[in-house]
Amino acid sequence: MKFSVLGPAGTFADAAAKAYLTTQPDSDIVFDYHPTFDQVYQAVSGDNIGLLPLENQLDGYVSATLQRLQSADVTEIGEITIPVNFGLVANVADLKQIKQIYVQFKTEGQCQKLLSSLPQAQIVTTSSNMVSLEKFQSGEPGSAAIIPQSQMAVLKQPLMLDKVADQDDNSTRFIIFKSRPANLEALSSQALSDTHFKAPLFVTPSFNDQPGTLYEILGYFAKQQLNLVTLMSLPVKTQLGVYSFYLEVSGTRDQQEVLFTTLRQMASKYRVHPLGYYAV
Ligand SMILES: O=C(O)C(=O)C[C@]1(C(=O)O)C=C[C@@H](O)C=C1
Repeated sequence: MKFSVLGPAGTFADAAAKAYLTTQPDSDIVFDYHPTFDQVYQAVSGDNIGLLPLENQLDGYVSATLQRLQSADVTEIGEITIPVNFGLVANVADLKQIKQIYVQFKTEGQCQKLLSSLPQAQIVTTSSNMVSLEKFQSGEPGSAAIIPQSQMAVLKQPLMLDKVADQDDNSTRFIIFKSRPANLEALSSQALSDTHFKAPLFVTPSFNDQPGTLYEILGYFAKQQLNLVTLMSLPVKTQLGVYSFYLEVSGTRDQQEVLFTTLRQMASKYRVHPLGYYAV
């Protein structure tokens, strides 16, 4: 089976994919690296799986992933959260001499303290932390990069700073998905491999410019003691000011029936786009 992840090898996505596999029964996995998340997403087909970042503790949701899930026909089969920290490497001796610094787009929001202390440095945004390292290694004098802390041990540069994230306690949550569409019927009869589940989904009201729409949606879950752990609103894009809601329900195996009965009821009133039902 092919496992598509953000590369080159050494990204946090790569580390997360490997951590996820330790929780799974042994299977023949071939890693398939791509330099952008878009390419990772495009690469997943058939029985193969892929991994995308969903949420970072310091910088919040990964908008590109959520937008993709909103319209994509995928089934999430699991999630994994790993600790995240970064190092800084530069080919100059002093921070003040840095002219340009390569930083992955989601990393930027996690290293604000360091970056705001480098007002003279131009930030060059990259698609992956290991692409930042590659660009730095072929870069001109005055270059720097923020890279995964794990890479610091194998590098030797004039200036190296460890743990430059805004806070040491930092983590990113990733989802693992297949390319086939999730549907309520198939998910409702799926056996869970553990006691606790997560069920992510989008709910889109046909008209939400009236009092109480969100209140009503939340009421379906509250009435059945179903625990919502995430709520986000995303524009539907066809019209300004119209939103769909991304929700994650969490619970225990004995709630499977009530969960899917509730979702079917909701589906008679709203557009319900299930994304998965998996063990956590
Ligand atoms: O570039 C990487 O190393 C990644 O795995 C990507 C990614 C992300 O986009 O969220 C993963 C973890 C960190 O939050 C920073 C970057």
